[in-house]
Amino acid sequence: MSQPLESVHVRAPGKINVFLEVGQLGDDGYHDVASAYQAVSAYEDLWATPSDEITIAVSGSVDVSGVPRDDRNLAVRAARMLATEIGYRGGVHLDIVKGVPVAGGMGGGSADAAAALVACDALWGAQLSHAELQALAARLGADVPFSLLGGTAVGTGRGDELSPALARGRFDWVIVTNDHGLSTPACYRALDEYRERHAVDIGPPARTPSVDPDVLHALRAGDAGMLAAAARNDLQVAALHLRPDLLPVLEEGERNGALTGIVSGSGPTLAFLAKDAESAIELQIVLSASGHVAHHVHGPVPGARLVD
Ligand SMILES: C[C@](O)(CO)[C@H](O)COP(=O)(O)OP(=O)(O)OC[C@H]1O[C@@H](n2ccc(N)nc2=O)[C@H](O)[C@@H]1O
Ligand SMILES: Nc1ncnc2c1ncn2[C@@H]1O[C@H](COP(=O)(O)OP(=O)(O)OP(=O)(O)O)[C@@H](O)[C@H]1O
Repeated sequence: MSQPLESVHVRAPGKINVFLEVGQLGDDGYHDVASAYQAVSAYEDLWATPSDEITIAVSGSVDVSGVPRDDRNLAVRAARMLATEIGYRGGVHLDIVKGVPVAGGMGGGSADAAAALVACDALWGAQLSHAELQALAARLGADVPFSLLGGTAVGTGRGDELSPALARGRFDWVIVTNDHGLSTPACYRALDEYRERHAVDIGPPARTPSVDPDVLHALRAGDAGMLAAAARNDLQVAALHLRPDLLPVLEEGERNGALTGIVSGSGPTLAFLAKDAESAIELQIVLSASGHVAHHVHGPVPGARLVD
């Protein structure tokens, strides 16, 4: 163990699944998936300071009223898990400033968990390896390992078995957030129900989900047009079934210059891919003017890391 620090600041990104194929439901209650993740510039900032207990404060530029402040909070669970793992008996105060929409399908809670792991590891001088932190992350949730890794990556299994993917340049997105979150398990359940109802027409889900090679090619080439043509999210049909009000917004974005619009993860955040930064700013202005909460973000950006 190294010398403990006074206070640390960690920043962790939200994500967009530029591709998500959902396979079958396993006995563990999880679906086999294959996803191409991109970390984007909507961030969670976390400050960790020494304390006797594990405590948390949450604020932010997004509505944080739905965020638990107790042991259900993923960041608190992450800190507790790390303390148990390394036999640390003290505590930590976590001060989180959220910039990723809550229950929005962009992995905000997962980013907090990843940030808490990195922060407590540094604050408590634990010096765990990247692989050790990744193993703890996977126990916290399917999206947590990607928030630690960041950049662009392919996730298989539950989405937590990661391999970094090559990506050139930058992709500009406009995200449209929503006042009412969607539950991730409810979205997966709605997909299973949809598939059962339409089994004759759509056939069984993939046995071994995989990322479309065109997506990987587009990411490698830094080609937004090519990525737009290949982007796909199997949860979109379920999210739109649960929230039909999202469909006209998707159409509005595409009518106003987006190369494509997709539901982000389990929704209800919508992600519109723009040709470049200028087009993204124009789209953000148009969507804001018609009453939506729209932000311009870009990716890929790094995973959870110490600031300073
Ligand atoms: C929709 C995505 O955000 C796409 O990246 C993820 O698949 C969800 O990741 P997450 O929120 O970190 O998910 P977890 O907290 O691990 O799981 C919440 C619930 O989502 C469902 N779940 C999640 C991941 C997965 N591969 N299959 C699932 O069916 C399960 O019902 C699970 O109990
Ligand atoms: N630190 C946290 N921040 C936000 N929500 C949290 C946190 N810890 C636990 N939660 C709970 O998790 C639920 C989902 O939160 P989150 O913002 O991570 O959703 P999400 O972005 O849709 O997740 P994902 O994209 O990983 O499926 C919230 O409704 C809340 O009850």
